[in-house]
Amino acid sequence: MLQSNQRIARIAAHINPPNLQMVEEDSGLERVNCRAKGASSGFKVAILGAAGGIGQPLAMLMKMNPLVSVLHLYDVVNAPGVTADISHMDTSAVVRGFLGQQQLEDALIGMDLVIIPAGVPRKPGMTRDDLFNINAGIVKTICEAIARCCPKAIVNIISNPVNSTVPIAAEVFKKAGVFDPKRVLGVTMLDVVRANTFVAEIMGLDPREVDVPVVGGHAGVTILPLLSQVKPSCSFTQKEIDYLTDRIQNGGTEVVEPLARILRIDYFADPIDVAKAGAGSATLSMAYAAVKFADACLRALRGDAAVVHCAYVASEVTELPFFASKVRLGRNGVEEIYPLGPLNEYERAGLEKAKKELAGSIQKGVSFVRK
Ligand SMILES: NC(=O)c1ccc[n+]([C@@H]2O[C@H](COP(=O)([O-])OP(=O)(O)OC[C@H]3O[C@@H](n4cnc5c(N)ncnc54)[C@H](O)[C@@H]3O)[C@@H](O)[C@H]2O)c1
Ligand SMILES: O=C(O)C[C@H](O)C(=O)O
Repeated sequence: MLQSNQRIARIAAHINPPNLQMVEEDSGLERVNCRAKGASSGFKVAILGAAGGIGQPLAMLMKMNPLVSVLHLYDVVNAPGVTADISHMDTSAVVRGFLGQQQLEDALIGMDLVIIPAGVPRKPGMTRDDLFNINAGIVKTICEAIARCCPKAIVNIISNPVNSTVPIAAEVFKKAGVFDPKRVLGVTMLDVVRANTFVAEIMGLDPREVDVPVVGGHAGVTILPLLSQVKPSCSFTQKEIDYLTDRIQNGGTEVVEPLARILRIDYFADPIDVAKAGAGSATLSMAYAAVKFADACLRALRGDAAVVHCAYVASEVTELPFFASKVRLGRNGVEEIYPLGPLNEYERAGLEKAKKELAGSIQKGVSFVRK
């Protein structure tokens, strides 16, 4: 129970702009909203880019996660409004907002998990690599702050191009002397989520029961679904394999732009209506996928066994320094990286294409930090 002076201070703080306001430390009071009941145990999570298309639904879903005790929402714009909004949800996680680069370090101190959807999304006609020029610098600055403030945090990188932003993060951490390959994870969960959905659709299965390993990276041909390893075991025709591979590899583009390709999907009357056509890329399915992955990281941090998901990580599974494959998560992040398993001829050919493109994207990220 709060003392009366503490209650009065809370009310006063709410009359001023909420959530970004510090109340005097020496009066024994705390930052607004930092003492909700039930918030004492659990993990501290920061979302950087929290006011964006992904950030907002991601913040909402993380506020609903009982494993989260403290939720820090950081952005360079609109963080106060999003924080005020989310903070009214009657779940136990305590929400604090942080606006602008001068508050970046405060947002990061003490965090167990940092999720990064900060940066610009694609517009029609762009590849993810076209985002490099803007997003590389954003991810670099954020990771430099993580290295200073919470070098032991698990870092989930969503900002594109993931194939390059993860190597950028790794280089920044190496430079700062804090790189732990177990703790830096590129989020490729949306590829798995899409693959599960599309396979379930054509096989008439419940998507929740389908598990498609998707390996490689997160852009075009680097997204390699291993349809020979789908669980439950499925047998596809070559036409189905071509359709599924193409759709999984181009799922992001399906959201970004109106393509003639979408005409083949019979449940859309007008393909123009289905794409965002300049208003951004996947946000809601990405927030869902990001929360699925973040929740897995938190369950692993708690000590749950057998938490296995695909992620793009520093890896020795191929000759490349980074690769997405199934990993087992534990208290320290990535505890084990699984080999790709038996591939058929189609997948072996796909793997060669994926590696060729990935090598260039990795090098581009590394050079950006080393230059
Ligand atoms: N990994 C994936 O599977 C996946 C899926 C979808 C989108 N993405 C990527 O996620 C990123 C965000 O997408 P979105 O749709 O949310 O974009 P958005 O433009 O809606 O939101 C991005 C947010 O980042 C903020 N931001 C910009 N610079 C920042 C900085 N320096 N520090 C903190 N925040 C900053 C913006 O203010 C904005 O609120 C894009 O790069 C997009 O390509 C990745
Ligand atoms: O396609 C994009 O640009 C966003 C994201 O990488 C996606 O796969 O939806």
